[in-house]
Amino acid sequence: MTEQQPPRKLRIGVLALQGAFTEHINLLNRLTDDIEAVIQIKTPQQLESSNLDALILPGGESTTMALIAERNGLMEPLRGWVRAGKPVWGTCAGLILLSNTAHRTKQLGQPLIGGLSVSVKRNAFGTQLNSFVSDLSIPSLGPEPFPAVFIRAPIIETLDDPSVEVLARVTNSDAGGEGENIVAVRQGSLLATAFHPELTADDRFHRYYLEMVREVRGNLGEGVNTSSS
Ligand SMILES: NC(=O)CC[C@H](N)C(=O)O
Repeated sequence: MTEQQPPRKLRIGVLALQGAFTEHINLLNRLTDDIEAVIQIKTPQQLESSNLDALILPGGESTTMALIAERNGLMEPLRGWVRAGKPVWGTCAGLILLSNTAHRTKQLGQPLIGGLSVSVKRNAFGTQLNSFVSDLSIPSLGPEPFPAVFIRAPIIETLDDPSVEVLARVTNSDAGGEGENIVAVRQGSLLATAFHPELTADDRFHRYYLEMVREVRGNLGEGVNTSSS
């Protein structure tokens, strides 16, 4: 009889400098079938020595997060992680940090991790008071709409490489505007959402990321999936 070994469980790091990292950790800790450990990352040593399969950059304030990351000596190690093709998911401020270009009316040239070939516009829907929830159609997650929470959210203004795949758009009438904007993309090992899946009870986006992590780690030849046949 041949025994089917289950795939190895994943170790997921969450950048824990500022913002909504606890919410990601709480949601990930419920996905015990897939996850071995969820680890808070605050220092370069933790990033290097935690044997992580993937990283999440949470929502919060991208300027503050970048400032603390620089102070902790984490910006370059994070850039190296992205360059190595290891999986990263940025939510909201995390999307801003991952993007190659960020625009806002007042502040240009904030430090970014970069790697994702998009330009984003920060605070595209206005202030905290203009937060909203929109039921998005996200075909990659299945037919049920996904309840997306937008809090001082950015939008993805331009896709600057053909390898960037659009996963979701928001209809701006939900935010009192017109037209629609791109709010979720994937480019190879990088996933980015302008909204906050960690603030809902719906875990499909986190499960989608874990699947993506297994696929990317498999491509990197790091044998996440150890099942034998
Ligand atoms: N919810 C969020 O992460 C908001 C992002 C924030 N407006 C920024 O520019 O960094």
